[in-house]
Amino acid sequence: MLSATHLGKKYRGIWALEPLSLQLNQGMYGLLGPNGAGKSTLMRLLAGLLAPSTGDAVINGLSVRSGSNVRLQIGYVPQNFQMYPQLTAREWLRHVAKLKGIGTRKEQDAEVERLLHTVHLTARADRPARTYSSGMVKRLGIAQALLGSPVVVIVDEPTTGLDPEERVRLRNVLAELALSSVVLLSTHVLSDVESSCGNVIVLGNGKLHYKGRLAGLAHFAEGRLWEWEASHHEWQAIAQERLLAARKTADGVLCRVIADEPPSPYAAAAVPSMEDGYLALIGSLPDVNGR
Ligand SMILES: Nc1ncnc2c1ncn2[C@@H]1O[C@H](COP(=O)(O)OP(=O)(O)OP(=O)(O)O)[C@@H](O)[C@H]1O
Repeated sequence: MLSATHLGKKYRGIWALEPLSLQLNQGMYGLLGPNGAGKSTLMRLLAGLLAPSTGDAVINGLSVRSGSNVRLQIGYVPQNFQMYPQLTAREWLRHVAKLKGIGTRKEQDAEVERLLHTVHLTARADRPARTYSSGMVKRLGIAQALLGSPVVVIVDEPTTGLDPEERVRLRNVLAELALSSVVLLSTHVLSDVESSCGNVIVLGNGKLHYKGRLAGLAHFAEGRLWEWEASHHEWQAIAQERLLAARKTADGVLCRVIADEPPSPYAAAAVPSMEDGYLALIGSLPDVNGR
């Protein structure tokens, strides 16, 4: 459905995103990477909101920058989605449906009602947005992006700042959407990816480091994950730099560490999770100043 070929972006001679190629089909994709990795740049390029320095992204054969027809096939929810606080969800969605030029007035209204229901906002649809929780505003942002039934939905950090219940609700909305569309979801919350994305894309320092099945991420920590019960003294010595997790036990601290060699004579190899693999991958990237 969505493919990028040699897609990249430079600012003043420096790559914010080095040229990469991707093919995304129906389903949910997690976009991971530390701050400054290039995630927003990639999402805005794929959404056709940013002109690439090289390459192109196409949806079903049409460049994402080729005009309003293809733009209607892309729904984009920015990190800080905002709307007029005095408008209600229903008013806002009707306004956007009109701007997007979706069908007749009757069809627009029907689409708005369908989406209010999809994001579980029907009961609050006539209250002004200033009375909404941040989770409700995020769900409204998703409803807005879904107007016109896009085939690609790109969501920048949807669950940041949400309580666990709202996070699950939002994840479910996106998972349902992914049954028929491409959903690309950028997040710093690894558990969101773990629970809903079959595939992941990992960026770091403006480069693509991994694209593939979520389970494949664990590979980066294979043979490099160690666990052992350390003394308090030993734990303090390693805690500054290498520790992934530590749990107090009766006699010391149960440590979990990624390292090329066993960090202690007592360390035993452990089976890595996707999160261990991600941290091993990110931890191995050079620290580039200013990103
Ligand atoms: N308009 C711009 N002008 C110059 N440099 C930019 C511009 N936009 C982004 N960059 C640079 O491109 C790099 C990638 O930024 P981007 O916002 O895509 O990262 P990100 O992974 O989304 O980060 P975060 O997780 O912090 O939101 C950064 O080094 C950033 O400083």
